[in-house]
Amino acid sequence: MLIIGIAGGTGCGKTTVVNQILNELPEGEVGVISQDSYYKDTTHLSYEERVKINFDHPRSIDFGLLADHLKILKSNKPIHQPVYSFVKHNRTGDTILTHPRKVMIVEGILILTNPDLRKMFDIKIFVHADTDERLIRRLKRDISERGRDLDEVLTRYQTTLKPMHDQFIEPMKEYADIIIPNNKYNTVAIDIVKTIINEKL
Ligand SMILES: Nc1ncnc2c1ncn2[C@@H]1O[C@H](COP(=O)(O)OP(=O)(O)O)[C@@H](O)[C@H]1O
Ligand SMILES: O=c1ccn([C@@H]2O[C@H](COP(=O)(O)O)[C@@H](O)[C@H]2O)c(=O)[nH]1
Repeated sequence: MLIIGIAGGTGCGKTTVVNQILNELPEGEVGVISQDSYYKDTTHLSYEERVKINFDHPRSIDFGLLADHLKILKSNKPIHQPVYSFVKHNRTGDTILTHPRKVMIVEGILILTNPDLRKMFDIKIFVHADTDERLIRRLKRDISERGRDLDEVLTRYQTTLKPMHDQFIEPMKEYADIIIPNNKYNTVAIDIVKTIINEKL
């Protein structure tokens, strides 16, 4: 199994890059795990308490469970990937049966901050988009898809997103094997990653 880690700040285009990679590759050969599924379960908290969580700090992620799941997949067994709701700021309680594939992609803002995970990735990719571009994308996406308003996105950006990005996410470029510039759609970089994956299939 080839495990590819794809990191980068919020709005840089990780999900879009993953979908572009999957597009045209043989169905059922490449699997995806999202770090978002591994936000810690906060059912014991009220919604008002959950909203205050710093979701851009590594401690918000259950990296132990994520690493365990990757190990299980590597041993050719399926896992039950938790389903996360950005609207509720919590796991839904549902899971998705995720089967091992020849290539597994793990994507998320903080996945390269965890040394155990880093060791498990055969290829580490960092998707870069400029800060202003990421903020614009995040604003549009969170308002249209995640039930936020302008004020909420901007307040979270100033109080946690930007400081956490500068402290934890941007320095992870150092560990990347490949950095994909993604201010514009980058079909050349996507084709290169697809070629690497096709060699494995
Ligand atoms: N290269 C790009 N140029 C313009 N918009 C993009 C680009 N990549 C992604 N987007 C858009 O930006 C938003 C955030 O992208 P997404 O892939 O969800 O980012 P991430 O998963 O890194 O948070 C989405 O609405 C997506 O359509
Ligand atoms: O309950 C939550 C959990 C996370 N977030 C924000 O999501 C992004 C990470 O997702 P991307 O798809 O990579 O943008 C992170 O910056 C968190 O702030 C949230 O709003 N609510």
